Amino acid sequence: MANALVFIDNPGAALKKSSLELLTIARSLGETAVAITGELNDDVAATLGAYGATTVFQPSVDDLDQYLVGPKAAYLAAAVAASGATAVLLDNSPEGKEIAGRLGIKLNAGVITDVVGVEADGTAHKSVLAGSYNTTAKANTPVTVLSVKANNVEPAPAGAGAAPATATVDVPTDAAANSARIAARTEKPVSGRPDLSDARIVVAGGRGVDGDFGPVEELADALGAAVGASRAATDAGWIGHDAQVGQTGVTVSPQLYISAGISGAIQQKAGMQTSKVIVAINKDAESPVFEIADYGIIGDLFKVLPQATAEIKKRKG
Ligand SMILES: Cc1cc2nc3c(=O)[nH]c(=O)nc-3n(C[C@H](O)[C@H](O)[C@H](O)COP(=O)(O)OP(=O)(O)OC[C@H]3O[C@@H](n4cnc5c(N)ncnc54)[C@H](O)[C@@H]3O)c2cc1C
Repeated sequence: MANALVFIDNPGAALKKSSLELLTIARSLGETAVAITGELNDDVAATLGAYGATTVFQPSVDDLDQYLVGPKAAYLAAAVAASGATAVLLDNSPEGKEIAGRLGIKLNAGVITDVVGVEADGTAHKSVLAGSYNTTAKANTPVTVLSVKANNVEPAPAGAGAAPATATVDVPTDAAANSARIAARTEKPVSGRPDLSDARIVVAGGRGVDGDFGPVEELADALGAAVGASRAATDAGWIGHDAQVGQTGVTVSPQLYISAGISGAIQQKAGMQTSKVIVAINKDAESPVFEIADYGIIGDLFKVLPQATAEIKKRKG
């Protein structure tokens, strides 16, 4: 019987770092099973085995992606029953959190979101109040559902694990009955940059960029980083809303967050305050962003960022 079940939505050709992190946490809780949607290719199966997964579940139907999250929660509830898992781990994306909530209702299970660490007995640590505090929580239900923020553990394979067994889970026939069906999709343009939500480095710009994200993007590319933004910048239309970091945007927790021309309002801090190292560039020495910055540069971002980019390129050769 598995102790932990990791949900990986459409793993594609290779597992994302955030999925490897979930697998690493799951292994510390006990035997690990994985429930995926979509195709399982050989490389992904081998990686799942190397990270200690013993069983990979797949749904009996192949149209889950045609719906919003409802049927995925129904599938996952069936996978929990099939695996006997007592802990379910999902990513902390808006979709992951919605599935977690629906799963919690289906299983009458405690749900803990925004998790930044899990102990072997299932006790979770989560950051709250815009990252100002860390709390400790433990569900007192037989199954616990945890949505885990990216970049809080180092992914570690278990060694040369055997290929996991595969099994099919019957998705209840009424799973899609009351669900919204997706009528159309638009592919996001591929940027070549890492995903904002699980990037190790984020370079973010705010109103201070005054419409020109060029210096932010150039530094991001020199560092192999994702580009983020404040709501002031996304609302102004200088960059897409999917780049917004904060309370109503993406929550990030990278090793390094470089904030340029952002004042550090509470709603921005809510999405980035758990970053390991925060570097703030702002021309106003009184800006609140300096209260949470590990390193602060009082200066004009249009001078500071290009200097940083040039220096990084020089050192990289
Ligand atoms: C319900 C609600 C939800 C919200 N959700 C979010 C959210 O998810 N994310 C978010 O970011 N905000 C959010 N906001 C908005 C938030 O309150 C702030 O208004 C916003 O974060 C401000 O963005 P900013 O820091 O870029 O702009 P400003 O506060 O205007 O700051 C711009 C900064 O740039 C500096 N600057 C200007 N020029 C330069 C230069 N050349 N070089 C260096 N520094 C310069 C200035 O000194 C200033 O500190 C939300 C607000 C509400 C009410």
